Amino acid sequence: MAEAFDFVAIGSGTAAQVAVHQMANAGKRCAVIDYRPYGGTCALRGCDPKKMMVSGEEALAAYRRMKGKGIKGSVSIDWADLQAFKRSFTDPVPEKQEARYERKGVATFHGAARFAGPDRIVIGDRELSFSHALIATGAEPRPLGIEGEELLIHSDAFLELKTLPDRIVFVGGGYIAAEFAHLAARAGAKVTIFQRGRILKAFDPDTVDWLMPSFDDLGIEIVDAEVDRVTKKGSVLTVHAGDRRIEGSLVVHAAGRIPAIGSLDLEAGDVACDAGRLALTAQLRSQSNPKVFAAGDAAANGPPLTPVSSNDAKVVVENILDDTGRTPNYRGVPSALFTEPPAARVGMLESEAREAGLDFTVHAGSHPGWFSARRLNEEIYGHKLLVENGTGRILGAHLVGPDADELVNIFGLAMRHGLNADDIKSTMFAYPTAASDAGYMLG
Ligand SMILES: Cc1cc2nc3c(=O)[nH]c(=O)nc-3n(C[C@H](O)[C@H](O)[C@H](O)COP(=O)(O)OP(=O)(O)OC[C@H]3O[C@@H](n4cnc5c(N)ncnc54)[C@H](O)[C@@H]3O)c2cc1C
Ligand SMILES: NC(=O)c1ccc[n+]([C@@H]2O[C@H](COP(=O)([O-])OP(=O)(O)OC[C@H]3O[C@@H](n4cnc5c(N)ncnc54)[C@H](O)[C@@H]3O)[C@@H](O)[C@H]2O)c1
Repeated sequence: MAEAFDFVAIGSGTAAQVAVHQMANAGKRCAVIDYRPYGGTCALRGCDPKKMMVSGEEALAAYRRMKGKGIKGSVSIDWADLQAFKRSFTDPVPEKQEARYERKGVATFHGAARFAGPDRIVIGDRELSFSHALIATGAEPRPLGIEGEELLIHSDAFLELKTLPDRIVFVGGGYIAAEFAHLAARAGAKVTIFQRGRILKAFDPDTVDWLMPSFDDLGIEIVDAEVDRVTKKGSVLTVHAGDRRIEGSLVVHAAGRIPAIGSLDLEAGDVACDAGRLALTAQLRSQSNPKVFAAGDAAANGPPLTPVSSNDAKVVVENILDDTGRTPNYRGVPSALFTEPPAARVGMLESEAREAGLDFTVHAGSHPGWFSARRLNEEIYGHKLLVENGTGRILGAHLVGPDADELVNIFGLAMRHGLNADDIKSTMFAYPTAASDAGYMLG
């Protein structure tokens, strides 16, 4: 006999949490299911643990910049201690989250969920029926389809490493490779990144060029090639890309992620897919089963970022509770790359704005002499802002250097809420802060 629920979420990450709590607050009988400890990628295997560890990197980078400028002595990263610091945040997450669900009367299930009918989900020998369900199963590493694929570890395992291997090779050169390469190299590992074509393709090419000296300083080798094979002899792994071969003690998958929907038996749930993605309406509802919605990385509707998962979930809840027809608005969603120094972007790339035929002015430059960089003895500080002629609308902001990850939010706020370049220029920001550079960047 199936247990009946108004709302069942598959997954316990950001998207599921936001949706389940809002549905429970509205008095609905809810269930949440995960086969891993509760908390999802961001809190347990992504953003948060990564940034806990980046804190160690930031401290060491600050020391290196200021050495001989009033700072002396020797400083290094103790990987095991940094891991323990990270775990002081991550370890309590699952228990805290379960307790919060319990307080709200949400039923919690542990195990892999799959559809058993258009209004049925099973977890082992338990069967749940639902009025509405949310697929919030996140993303998983994209299968590479190469020999030796099983020899690679994924980002989850990298963030759990008890000791730091001496020689690490990353397959792929996007967000994960750049962030982890900086962390590992600063902690003492020799790092190589294999990326076919340009590294950090999601970012403005000029800001990436300005960032590159930080990779060089850390001795990170970047190889422009497509990995086609990984082999193992004893404890040595060899990464092959055509004629190129690099040996390492660890090889990490950093070659992109895809929606984790393969094991859900979507056919049984009458949930249609199109080219490996869920076929969804603009309101994030399954095109084939109106009882089922999706959000976050599993929906792959917006960029695969935590704030998008949360926003998607709110859109779904509104559509279930009030049938408002609301669709997600991804305008002005910023994204930061937590290298040291960081880089960030929001809005269009220059190439995208040109392809769209927009009439705009580019305000760009590398300014290591500006006070925000000078006071930190940081050589990397640059911006590229795209401002529409006539309206002053910010079309895109691309930043690199200290506090780029914070400053980008000002441009995101402007883009989302219709503030233009003059509004930013006429705002008095606290001085001296990165925000107080925003007006100067706009010329
Ligand atoms: C290493 C890394 C670093 C990142 N850093 C950032 C960052 O700095 N900033 C940022 O904005 N984004 C970052 N991201 C992306 C961000 O983590 C994701 O966009 C976000 O966590 C997605 O949330 P979600 O709720 O959609 O899915 P998830 O949080 O991935 O939750 C999905 C859950 O579903 C469970 N699940 C899957 N299948 C089933 C099943 N069949 N049955 C039961 N449970 C199932 C999984 O175990 C998982 O817990 C990072 C990602 C990674 C991998
Ligand atoms: N700071 C953040 O916000 C953050 C951090 C980490 C991850 N994420 C999210 O997670 C997602 C996945 O991150 P990611 O770094 O795995 O993916 P990514 O899409 O950023 O980069 C993957 C790169 O790997 C390359 N590649 C693929 N196969 C290859 C091969 N065989 N050989 C050489 N290169 C190959 C691709 O060309 C691509 O440039 C991102 O899209 C991002 O949204 C975000």
